[in-house]
Amino acid sequence: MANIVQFENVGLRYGTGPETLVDVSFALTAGGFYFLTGASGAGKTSLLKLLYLAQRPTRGIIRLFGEDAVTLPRARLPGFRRRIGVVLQDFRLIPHLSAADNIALPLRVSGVPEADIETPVREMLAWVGLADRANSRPATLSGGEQQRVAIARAVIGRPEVLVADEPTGNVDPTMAARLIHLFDGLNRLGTTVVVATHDMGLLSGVDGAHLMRIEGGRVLDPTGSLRHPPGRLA
Ligand SMILES: Nc1ncnc2c1ncn2[C@@H]1O[C@H](COP(=O)(O)OP(=O)(O)OP(=O)(O)O)[C@@H](O)[C@H]1O
Repeated sequence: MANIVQFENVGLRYGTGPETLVDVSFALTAGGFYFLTGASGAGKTSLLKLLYLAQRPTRGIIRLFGEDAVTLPRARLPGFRRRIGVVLQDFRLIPHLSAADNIALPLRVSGVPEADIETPVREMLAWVGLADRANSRPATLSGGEQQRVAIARAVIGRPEVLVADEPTGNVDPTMAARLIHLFDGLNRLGTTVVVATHDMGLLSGVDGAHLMRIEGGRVLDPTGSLRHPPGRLA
């Protein structure tokens, strides 16, 4: 399988401080499921920001979809970003829009005709189990429901990579397992999934997921340890 993401000796420094990410090298295979774990402050969010092109590295090489993402001309960034779905812990839903309109947003931004929006939005709502909450505004939804709207919004554009930063941080264990089940289903359809989490319990929810650990800005096991059977680190 081809590498969909490749980092080579990547460093990231905020301002004049020490490097937050140090010599980070790893490759993600297309179609893989990866958990990124590490203590608070280890650099998980920073690494994901590089991955979803919200931040440029201070040094090193990042290749995405076989192309150099660091020197990518600005004009090509939106096209690249559309190929990456992002789910964040704090949902980032638009408060005055309904669940359906939040989910429809990426399609509207990309100029998809209105006639072609209703069906995929309805399918997404059903997929995340919120068919009956289409017209609800975020404030009237529970944390788990809001997170499912955010997941539907992240994947409605059929991204090749889904990046999730602590997606289960604000939900109870039952809902966390349900969210991981959604990610697993997406992964089975071919999407490469990267989930940063403190919650090692989530790992048992995905058979064959890779585990990447980050400590003090360094990735400890760049190839990821394959878990097999579930519940045990190989
Ligand atoms: N925009 C920024 N400017 C300066 N320093 C930052 C910035 N963002 C993160 N940092 C610092 O970089 C380090 C790594 O932060 P990061 O958020 O990547 O870690 P994390 O592993 O995701 O932590 P958590 O699990 O608590 O979210 C921390 O020391 C943090 O203070």
